[in-house]
Amino acid sequence: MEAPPDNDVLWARSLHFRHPDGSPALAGVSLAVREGEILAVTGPRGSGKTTLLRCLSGLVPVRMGEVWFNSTPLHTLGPMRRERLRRDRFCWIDPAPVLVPELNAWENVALPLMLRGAGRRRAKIAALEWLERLDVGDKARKRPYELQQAERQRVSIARALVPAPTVLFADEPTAPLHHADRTQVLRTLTTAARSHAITVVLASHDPGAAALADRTLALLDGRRVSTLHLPDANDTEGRAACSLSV
Ligand SMILES: Nc1ncnc2c1ncn2[C@@H]1O[C@H](COP(=O)(O)OP(=O)(O)OP(=O)(O)O)[C@@H](O)[C@H]1O
Repeated sequence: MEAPPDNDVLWARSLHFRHPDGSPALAGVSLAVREGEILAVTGPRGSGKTTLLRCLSGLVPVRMGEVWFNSTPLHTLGPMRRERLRRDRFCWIDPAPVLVPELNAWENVALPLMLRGAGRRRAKIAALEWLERLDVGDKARKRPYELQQAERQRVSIARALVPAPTVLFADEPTAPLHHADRTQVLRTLTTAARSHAITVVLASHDPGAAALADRTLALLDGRRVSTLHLPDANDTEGRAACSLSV
């Protein structure tokens, strides 16, 4: 088992994944993500974007293929060590915001810092700064149920950025936002990641995401493809009309 090159923060080789019910999701994906790089993972519905992020982040165990984080072979780690790695080095943004309902917005954002040992005062200052950057500074004292879905997602994004993780996995982070807000939020996310040297793996249908990323990796039916021509809205054949070149 050979460790990946030094400047790759994430590295996968021949990654295969089947869901517990046997459904195939990934069929031999290999990739390398450099430190500080923003990689957009694109592809139609069901192409395996979420599954790829889940494998790379250690959320699910990899049984076929290899996934490395720096010099750590994630595919060999048990659940406890994967969990610790995820807590200490990674952050995750879901397509739908998941916040602690008992905590207000700033407390939700401050939580990962406090879990990593920061004092409440320092964590609060950082949380308020990030809420301002995400344009929800005026909602800092609101509980999640008092916020709109799009505001909750902005709070979730602030919470993922505040601890400056080594790698941020963002699965359709702008899905609950209005179209007009998406580019601005994505720009805030990518600018913040660049200024803090955070590596980002961003799954998205949004063409704006690819435009803001350093590089794009396209998936189709669990495989990497180098060009992907999606069907237009009038094409009733759907995914069958995708042209594939590997
Ligand atoms: N829990 C599950 N059990 C069985 N099959 C699943 C499960 N989750 C996803 N799949 C299937 O695995 C394949 C890959 O799904 P995945 O969610 O990774 O794709 P995706 O590109 O992220 O799709 P979307 O854009 O809709 O989120 C699809 O065929 C999907 O139907």
